[in-house]
Amino acid sequence: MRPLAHGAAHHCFGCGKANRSGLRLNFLVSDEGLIVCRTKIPARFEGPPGYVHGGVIATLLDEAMSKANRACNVIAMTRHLEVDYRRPVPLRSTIEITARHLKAEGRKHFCEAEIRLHGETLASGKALFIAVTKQFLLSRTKD
Ligand SMILES: CCCCC/C=C\C/C=C\C/C=C\C/C=C\CCCC(=O)SCCNC(=O)CCNC(=O)[C@H](O)C(C)(C)COP(=O)(O)OP(=O)(O)OC[C@H]1O[C@@H](n2cnc3c(N)ncnc32)[C@H](O)[C@@H]1OP(=O)(O)O
Repeated sequence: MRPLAHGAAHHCFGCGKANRSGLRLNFLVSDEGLIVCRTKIPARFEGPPGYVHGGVIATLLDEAMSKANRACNVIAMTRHLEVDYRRPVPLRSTIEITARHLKAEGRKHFCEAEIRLHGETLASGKALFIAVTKQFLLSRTKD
């Protein structure tokens, strides 16, 4: 595994180093394009007492799948996201998030992701991403 160089925006809520209130996730990538992130989610992201908020769980899966696209040199925006919340995800425990790119059909990219603790799958997700250009992303930047 090696660190993923993804060139994402520094203020990204998921992975931006400059976003002090964000998740500041770091990602590794294998030679096969498998994305791995090991992290502890801080208490400020609480939903149910002691557990990660469901919206944040969706973010973790989405962010990891976005990185699976980046590992394929694809910049893409999430068009459709499904999440299975199988077990609550505890705060402050080292969880493992994995994601992989499954297939491309033109500009459509299909990915899947899981969150595990001690090998047990706590949440999983699938998403459809639509490839966009860097110029397109920047053209939507406000102010
Ligand atoms: C500033 C930094 C620059 C440097 C950048 C470098 C690296 C950055 C890396 C990545 C950057 C990207 C995001 C990073 C941010 C966070 C990471 C997580 C990802 C996100 O957080 S990102 C935010 C949430 N995301 C959105 O904010 C998207 C809002 N959206 C749109 O802006 C448009 O949607 C757009 C432009 C994407 C496409 O627009 P569009 O008009 O071209 O296409 P449309 O949407 O109509 O659909 C396309 C095809 O999907 C089919 N389709 C739809 N639903 C389906 C389903 N359920 N099943 C099967 N097919 C389905 C349709 O049927 C059609 O298929 P067909 O083309 O064959 O007809």
